Amino acid sequence: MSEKLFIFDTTLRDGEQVPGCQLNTIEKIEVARALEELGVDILEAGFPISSPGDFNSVREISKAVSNPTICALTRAVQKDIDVAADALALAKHKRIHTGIGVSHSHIYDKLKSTPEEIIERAVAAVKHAKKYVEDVEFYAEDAGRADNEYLARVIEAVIKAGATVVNIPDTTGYCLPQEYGRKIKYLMENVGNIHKAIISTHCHNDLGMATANTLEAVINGARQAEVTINGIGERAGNTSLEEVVMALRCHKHLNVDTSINSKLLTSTSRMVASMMNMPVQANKAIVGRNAFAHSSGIHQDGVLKSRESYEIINPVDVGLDESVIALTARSGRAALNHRLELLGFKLEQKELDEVYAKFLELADKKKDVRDDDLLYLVGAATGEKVGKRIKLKYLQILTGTLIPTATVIVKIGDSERTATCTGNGPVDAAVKAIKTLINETVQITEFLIQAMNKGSDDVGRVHVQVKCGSMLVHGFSANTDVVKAAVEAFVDGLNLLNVTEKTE
Ligand SMILES: CC(=O)SCCNC(=O)CCNC(=O)[C@H](O)C(C)(C)COP(=O)(O)OP(=O)(O)OC[C@H]1O[C@@H](n2cnc3c(N)ncnc32)[C@H](O)[C@@H]1OP(=O)(O)O
Ligand SMILES: CC(C)C(=O)C(=O)O
Repeated sequence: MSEKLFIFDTTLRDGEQVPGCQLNTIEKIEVARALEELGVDILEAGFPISSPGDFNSVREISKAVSNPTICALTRAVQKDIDVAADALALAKHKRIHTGIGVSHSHIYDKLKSTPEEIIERAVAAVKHAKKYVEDVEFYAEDAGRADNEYLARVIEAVIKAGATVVNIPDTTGYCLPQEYGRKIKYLMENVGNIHKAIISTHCHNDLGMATANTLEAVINGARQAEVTINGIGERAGNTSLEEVVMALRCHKHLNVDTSINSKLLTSTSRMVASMMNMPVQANKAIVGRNAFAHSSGIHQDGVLKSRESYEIINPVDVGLDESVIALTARSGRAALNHRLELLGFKLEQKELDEVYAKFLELADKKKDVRDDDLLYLVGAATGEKVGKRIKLKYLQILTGTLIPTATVIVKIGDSERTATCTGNGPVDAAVKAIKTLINETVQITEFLIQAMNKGSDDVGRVHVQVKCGSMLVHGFSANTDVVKAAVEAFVDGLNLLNVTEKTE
């Protein structure tokens, strides 16, 4: 049976400190409900003394959410604690989180104090908070840079004063994982009454080590982790909830687990990203857009044979339907065939080779190849297989500030013919040139160009309606070169009209 790691979520407090991430009370309640559903144990709802709005949010969240403990942050200042207690009054389970700086820089430069006075203020704050709530957490701010011997004295004193949880924050994100782990171990071994409290971690990501530091602390005895969704928080952010939860699920041998419903991680991440206007980077672990996307042929082939070859987490476990096989110029036949099969095509090896060659041509021009593109590629390949009588073999266009001029070589039946014409644009010039090579009088009566997806590298889809006497047909083509697509669509129409070659 695993030991429990309590998840203390501070998305609505440290996360909300990020410029641009502020939420109003209604939005905070919505996020708080999502966090409750996710299964967080403690929900830090705000810093009530900081503004009437934050006070109100903590009060409303206390009413709206009942499973997690609702926590409010304060300085080691009586008034802060009084206001926090008031904001938490209606919470079913409540905690006051108070504390003060303990590093040399915080004691002398920021607080203009002395180590002994800081211990006195810390103890007084905990005792004051204890008058309101049983559950009091003490944070030793900047513990990451504090002297371990002094830190141990502070922690011993606040536990004696009644702290039930002792938070050892790496406030500036300074520690290396082993260093932070050793700090926790030191406290475990040198604070006489440590077993009376839970040790909590609160790591910042200034050096990109927040998750590593948190896990090292857990390995050394911490049993609460302070985290945020998507790792948002002051400066470079906090430890990300999803990373800690999934790291523990992946490394079961650590024998520590959380109560988080991991299947809600993706939806919660998306909700927080959208409500807080903080998009998640594509390569973010667990919840980034590419966290379960495979784009190179060797990886795709491996994943299609056995998911575990390149995935340590089943995407279903974090709330996704499946991994993504993204088709790019680095993809191989296995990935292409997989996607085609999902689209309902079962190709012979020769056909697949043919579509693959065309796919590579397109993928070199276009960053990612979508299903629409594949439909076009398969259509183009199978179209040629049934053997069109009229084919555009060559197309050269001169355009710009010149008079648009097109030279075409068209294969009609067994012969190849060349023609050059000018026009009011490149398509007009090419269509006129082709018209000089056929017997029948044909007319384009409708012409439509559409982008398939978006971006200047997109495939353009062209539909033309071509009329010959009373016969009306529809030609189609698609290409990253829209002029080529237009001319090929016209040729497609000529095939359907079965036009004949003009004799010289
Ligand atoms: C590591 C963290 O604390 S993360 C939490 C950060 N969150 C916030 O800061 C919440 C938003 N803050 C606020 O709304 C305001 O800063 C308030 C209401 C807390 C205080 O506002 P003001 O009274 O105007 O003080 P101001 O912000 O200018 O300065 C902070 C004061 O608190 C003191 N202080 C800072 N931390 C602590 C602490 N943990 N315990 C006691 N005093 C502290 C500072 O030394 C400074 O005191 P001084 O004015 O005597 O030098
Ligand atoms: C208030 C404390 C826990 C904090 O946010 C920090 O030290 O970073």
